[in-house]
Amino acid sequence: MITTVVGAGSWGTALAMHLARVGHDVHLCARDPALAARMCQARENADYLPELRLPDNVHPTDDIAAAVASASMIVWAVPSHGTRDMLRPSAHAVRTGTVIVSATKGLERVTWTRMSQVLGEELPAGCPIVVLSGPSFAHEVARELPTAMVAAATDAAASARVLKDLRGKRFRLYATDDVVGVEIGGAYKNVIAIAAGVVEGLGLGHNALAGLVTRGLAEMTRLAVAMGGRHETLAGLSGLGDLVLTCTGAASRNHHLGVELGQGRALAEILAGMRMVAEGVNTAEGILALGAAAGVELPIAEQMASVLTGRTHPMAATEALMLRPQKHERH
Ligand SMILES: NC(=O)C1=CN([C@@H]2O[C@H](COP(=O)(O)OP(=O)(O)OC[C@H]3O[C@@H](n4cnc5c(N)ncnc54)[C@H](OP(=O)(O)O)[C@@H]3O)[C@@H](O)[C@H]2O)C=CC1
Ligand SMILES: O=C(CO)COP(=O)(O)O
Repeated sequence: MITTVVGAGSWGTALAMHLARVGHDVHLCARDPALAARMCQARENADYLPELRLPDNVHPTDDIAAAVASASMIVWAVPSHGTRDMLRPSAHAVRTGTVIVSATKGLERVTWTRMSQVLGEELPAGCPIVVLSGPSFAHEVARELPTAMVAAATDAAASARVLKDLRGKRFRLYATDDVVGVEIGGAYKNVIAIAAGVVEGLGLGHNALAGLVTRGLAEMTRLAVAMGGRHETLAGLSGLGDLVLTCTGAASRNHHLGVELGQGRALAEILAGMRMVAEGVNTAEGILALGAAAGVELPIAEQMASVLTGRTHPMAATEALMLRPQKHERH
């Protein structure tokens, strides 16, 4: 079974390692030929997942067109801002019927299109798309620590195949047909994870964090439902599950960025010191655009977008949220 993973950052590399362990022959595509060569030689991705040996059946490459042409399953793990540009030159090489697993958590800049839609627009017809999301730090999956995720697709046969082919003794998947709910949960949680970091950076305590996560879940759910997703999906792995992980786990890049913001550092300075992606930075604005289109109020995302663009101080954002008119909890 040949599977191609596109994107050799931490998530693509961790998924490649997992797939190899459960029996796939894996092509791992880096956009940087030098990184592909270093991975072949050193048998590790020292840039993104150091000190973890790549299984022998992971084959690093920079020839994306050849790698996607030979695969019966493609796992897409490129950050949202690079997805369309990276896919377009090799999309023609993807064979009809290839199952596409979208592992990116974000929205396309400017259009604020969901990732499965971007992939669907660029790929040949007849390639079912399955969204993989949920609480899953790359370094834990790479180390084979127990992980549960959700696979969302409108094509039940495709999600069944992903459940079967990705299953491992420490990797458990649940299926759903709620693609919108799963993608909005996966993208939105990054914004709330930044906010949770801000709460920590400001030293606001555990009450504030618990309130933020709960109200963050409420507004994520409001948006997802307004866009056609289901309430129960956001209570699942790609909503509550990923919020719990990234709002409390120090390994979250979004959470880390929020801590630094809360401690008074400027966004540009924080980003200059980070090689890895924090998807929530771009997603905040996109979430607001989607909220405006759907006619729903998203107060935490609104404050975070304002903090991220430097218009509002993190403490002023907290006060603005606390001083909103009180209302019924279900709203
Ligand atoms: N890491 C994790 O724990 C998880 C991540 N995800 C999601 O997976 C996606 C990929 O993230 P992750 O692997 O963590 O990223 P990392 O931060 O680990 O690595 C960044 C990756 O993105 C590449 N990249 C950067 N800019 C562009 C661009 N403009 N076009 C194409 N590629 C680019 C880098 O390539 P280069 O080295 O050549 O610059 C590198 O491969 C994100 O959407 C993330 O939210 C989902 C679940 C878990
Ligand atoms: O999505 C993730 C885990 O589920 C990774 O979160 P960060 O991108 O914030 O590190």
